[in-house]
Amino acid sequence: MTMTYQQPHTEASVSYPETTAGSPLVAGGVKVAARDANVHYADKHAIKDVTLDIAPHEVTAFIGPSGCGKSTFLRCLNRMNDTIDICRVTGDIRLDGEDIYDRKVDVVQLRARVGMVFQKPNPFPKSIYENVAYGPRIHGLVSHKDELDAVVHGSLERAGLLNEVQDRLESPGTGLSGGQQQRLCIARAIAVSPEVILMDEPCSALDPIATAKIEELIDELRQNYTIVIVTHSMQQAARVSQRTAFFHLGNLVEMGDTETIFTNPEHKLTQGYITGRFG
Ligand SMILES: Nc1ncnc2c1ncn2[C@@H]1O[C@H](COP(=O)(O)OP(=O)(O)OP(=O)(O)O)[C@@H](O)[C@H]1O
Repeated sequence: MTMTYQQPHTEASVSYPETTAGSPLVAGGVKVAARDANVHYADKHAIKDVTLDIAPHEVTAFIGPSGCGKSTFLRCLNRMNDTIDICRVTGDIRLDGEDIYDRKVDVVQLRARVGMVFQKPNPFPKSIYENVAYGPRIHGLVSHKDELDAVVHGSLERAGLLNEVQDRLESPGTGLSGGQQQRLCIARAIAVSPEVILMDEPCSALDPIATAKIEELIDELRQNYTIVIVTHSMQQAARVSQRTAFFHLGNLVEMGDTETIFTNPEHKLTQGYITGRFG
């Protein structure tokens, strides 16, 4: 297969690999599988025939220039795009082999299984305790207060926040620092026992110390969860992920283990991006 490599990279100037990486991950298994996923926002074709697999208990990073479709594709994985009227998703996306776009799928349950942490920390305007308790309560995961207390404490602990907040659980979540708020949002996602956590640039609003804490946390969380992270920081992708997918103009150019993508990518476009030749 041939690639032309010119700048600027307009769609006409680039030919993409015929199969967009992501051959089945037989060894480690597959948690999420996408086949020929396409996303349109009205006439705008934002994701083009993307096929990839996400392995369980790994961190998968989505990288690529601004507007290449990373967040759009991420949002396909828990049907967050359903909330955008003009957005149409086609193709096949499966969680543990189940078609998540099947009519029978309860989207609220799906989003509990596939939780999301956003770019800007967005705690509810409620207490720290209530931010975490809300999900387990509405999903009926606990039957009495002791159980709820245990879930709240356990989730805050896993999110690395308990020590900092245990004496002020009734204070507003919005009163925490940015990094603490992001860890509170992670605790909130964890509280409903998700299997997959999607993170859309979770550190972009944080300082380097708060970022380091979240990166450490991501590494710990992968023991129990499958994590997919969109990041603009190649250093972050290299630090936290085991597998990296590089997107360009809505196409998945290449996906592979992170070390290979950063040291010996297969495609010139990937190389151009990771070496800072375009972005
Ligand atoms: N709600 C929307 N309505 C219309 N077009 C959208 C919408 N969201 C995204 N798009 C378009 O889809 C394309 C992909 O956007 P997306 O935000 O997924 O890219 P991205 O790679 O995550 O970008 P960034 O790194 O800047 O966040 C862009 O052309 C964008 O303008």
